[in-house]
Amino acid sequence: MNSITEKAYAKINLGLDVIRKRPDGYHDVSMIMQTVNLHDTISIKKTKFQSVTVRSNLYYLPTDRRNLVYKAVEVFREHYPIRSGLNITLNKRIPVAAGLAGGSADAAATLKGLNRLFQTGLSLEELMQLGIKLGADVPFCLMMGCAHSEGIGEILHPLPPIPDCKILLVKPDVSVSTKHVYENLRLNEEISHPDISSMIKALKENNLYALIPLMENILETVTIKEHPIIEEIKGLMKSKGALTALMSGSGPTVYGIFDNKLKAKQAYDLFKSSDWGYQVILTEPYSPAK
Ligand SMILES: C[C@](O)(CO)[C@H](O)COP(=O)(O)OP(=O)(O)OC[C@H]1O[C@@H](n2ccc(N)nc2=O)[C@H](O)[C@@H]1O
Ligand SMILES: Nc1ncnc2c1ncn2[C@@H]1O[C@H](COP(=O)(O)OP(=O)(O)OP(=O)(O)O)[C@@H](O)[C@H]1O
Repeated sequence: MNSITEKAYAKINLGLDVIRKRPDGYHDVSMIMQTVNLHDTISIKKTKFQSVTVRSNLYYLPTDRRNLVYKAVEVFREHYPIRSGLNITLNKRIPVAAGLAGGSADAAATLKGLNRLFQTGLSLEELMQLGIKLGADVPFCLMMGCAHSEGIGEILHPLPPIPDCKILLVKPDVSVSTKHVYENLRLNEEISHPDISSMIKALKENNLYALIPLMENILETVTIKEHPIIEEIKGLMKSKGALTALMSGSGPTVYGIFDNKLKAKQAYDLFKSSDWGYQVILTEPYSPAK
């Protein structure tokens, strides 16, 4: 085998709670993650040289070791020396710095691709152990589907997926740093924590309508204060028929959940036709084949 192509899927957080700040500066979380049917594509080709080159369709993305694809190659190489060089082509469709784990998904797909290309035979668990070195969302991006995530994101318990629905993603043109959002979260007495246990129960019962009112993201308290446009998009989505609308991850992407395809398409058309400069994508949950 000389080359391989992998798909790198985006995620949304159906629920996101932060439990405590850890001595290492990271935070213990309790989150419900769901893969969505939106992916980047990564092609990895062996070359007879030693160098690794990454190319992407987005001129503004770094292609050196600041790119998570490049970093994933380095982490893989530290553990499993590979002699050939690599030409990697990254076709991005997941909005960048959006709260959709685009970079983490690319890192996960790169690890998977290298494991297949070089037939290193690593198990999913072993890949996940490499993945956590690259970012807190990478283990989930390797596992995919739906999961309850704890620790800093590396402890994963698989769950049944969110019941069939349409998911509208709207990313406003504002930039958010995940580090900044965590650093500015104030875990005081007044803050409302999502009821993650009840969300798990609703998912196990395949009950979309029990799940919807429970969906909350504690990081909204930081990002929405700085970018009120997020609250406006949530309001507009709900007024257009979304059962609920929530920020994903540290933001700024807002997603709306629809049980009605026509309403979802109408809301998509509204956001898309506006000149607000949003990135707008209509998608659905994605579960990998078993
Ligand atoms: C917001 C989420 O996307 C929700 O899924 C994740 O919790 C963040 O995952 P991620 O972007 O892969 O995170 P990383 O790249 O590992 O970390 C970025 C920064 O976020 C903060 N961070 C991240 C994860 C975590 N559990 N606690 C944190 O405090 C740290 O300051 C870190 O420097
Ligand atoms: N392959 C990549 N794809 C996207 N961004 C990348 C990649 N590699 C490095 N980056 C850098 O990482 C930063 C965050 O991008 P990313 O799209 O992963 O954010 P995100 O969707 O908010 O992630 P998360 O939801 O995990 O917090 C960007 O500023 C970008 O320059």
